[in-house]
Amino acid sequence: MLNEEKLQQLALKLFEIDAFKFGDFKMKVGINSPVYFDLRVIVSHPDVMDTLTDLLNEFIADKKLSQAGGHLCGVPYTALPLATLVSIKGNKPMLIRRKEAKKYGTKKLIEGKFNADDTCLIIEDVVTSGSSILETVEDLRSEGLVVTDAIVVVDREQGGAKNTEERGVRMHSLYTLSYLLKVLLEAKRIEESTVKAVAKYIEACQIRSDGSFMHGNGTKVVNELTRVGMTFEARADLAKCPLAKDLFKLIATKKTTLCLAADLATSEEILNIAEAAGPYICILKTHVDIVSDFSEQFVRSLQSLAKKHNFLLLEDRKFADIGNTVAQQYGGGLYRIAEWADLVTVHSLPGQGILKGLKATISDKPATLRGVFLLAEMSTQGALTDEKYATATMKIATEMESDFVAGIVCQGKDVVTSPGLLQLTPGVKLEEGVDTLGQLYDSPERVVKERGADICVVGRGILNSKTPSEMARVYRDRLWEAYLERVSGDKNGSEKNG
Ligand SMILES: O=c1ccn([C@@H]2O[C@H](COP(=O)(O)O)[C@@H](O)[C@H]2O)c(=O)[nH]1
Repeated sequence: MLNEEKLQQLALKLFEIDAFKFGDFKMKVGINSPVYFDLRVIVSHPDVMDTLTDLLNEFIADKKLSQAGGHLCGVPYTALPLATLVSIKGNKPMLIRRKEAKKYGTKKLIEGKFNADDTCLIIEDVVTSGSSILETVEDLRSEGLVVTDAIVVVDREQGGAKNTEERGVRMHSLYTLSYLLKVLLEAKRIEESTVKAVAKYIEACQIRSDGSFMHGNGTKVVNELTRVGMTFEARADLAKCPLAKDLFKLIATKKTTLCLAADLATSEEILNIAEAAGPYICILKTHVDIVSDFSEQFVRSLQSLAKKHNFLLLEDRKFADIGNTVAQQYGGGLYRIAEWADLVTVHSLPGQGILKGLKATISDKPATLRGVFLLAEMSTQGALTDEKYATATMKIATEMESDFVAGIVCQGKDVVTSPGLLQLTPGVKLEEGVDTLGQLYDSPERVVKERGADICVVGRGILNSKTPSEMARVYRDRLWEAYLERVSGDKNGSEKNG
């Protein structure tokens, strides 16, 4: 019998290293899925590879699939390193299937030494319809090998087992998606609503052996885990960055998504606006290099107002240099930003090194929660941030230092695909339009419902008002109302699952 505790620990570890995640993912089969597996990441975690290999070998022995003289073959390419380790640790000979036969030399489809009628056990990482397993089976069988069984790490339970069975291959899965959901729920890593949404989706979306979809009971395939359709409470569970988790909760309890851009020239003006607008905001955003009388005392006063009114401090520094330089800019200089700003903004332009540099600055203060917002798009006319740039930024946010990235600064609803990340959107004003220097503005309702903003940045819309405190309340109310309409799928808002 497999060690249940080891299985559960590995399931939690796989979730932790992003080998699977929940959200809204475009699948190659053309529909969106609320769960996404990418077991390619495990090669960067030798401890995970090691444990998984041991479990697979135990599983093979348990299922009595270890025939004498039998071979192993991993489905190319993700399962190849796994099959190699299982072969070495379990002392079973391996075969390699080429995806295309060599155009020169032996033109072999299958590499390795075997005889016709030898048996071969398939190893695969994740199975949806089972088509990749069946392609490999076909090639092995065409060389005379006997294939009757396949071992898979995860079965998404969308028809793979039935489809392979129809072609004479029994599928044995170490994990089913339902089992993974159960383990995560019990460990309080996800909410009941996530489990229900995924289960509903899987039931409604089964794939036949010919690749066509079969929607259970004729129901429409709906992904309820789209970021813009989910509540902040539910999304808190999916955040990988601890500070983002806290921010989601702060927003949900304080009922505000307003970030005030305190672009003012003196510390007194900033402290006054922080006191006046404090009850209505979730974040106060600064540009400290604007402040003419910056001092440590100013920072301490700002921090105590943040505590009093329960908001976070975001320094909109827009770091954009190499890792070594930003590390010094973040921790040192006149402003010592890392010491007081909960959050900072960062350009993704230099690549992942910038996150590593910033993170290195706070690595000696593990108890201090810090996070960043990565800039994917800007709010100005003629901004050079195009779709490709935004997509690449999102990739950095989800694949690198994800415990440090709280969200994305962007303008459009389709950039932030992961519900665990927050969309921060500047360019918000009651009157839509453009300023004399190309800053573009949209109304609170449009920014939230059509552009998918979670947190909205408002500067001059509040600062230039005769009654900034009252105006902050107006923005807070309109933004919150728009958010409520968005998650309830109100007809006046955008489509809930659009
Ligand atoms: O794309 C971006 C990124 C950041 N900002 C900042 O937001 C505020 C907007 O102030 P308003 O007075 O509401 O225009 C400001 O601090 C910018 O530096 C942005 O506008 N666009």
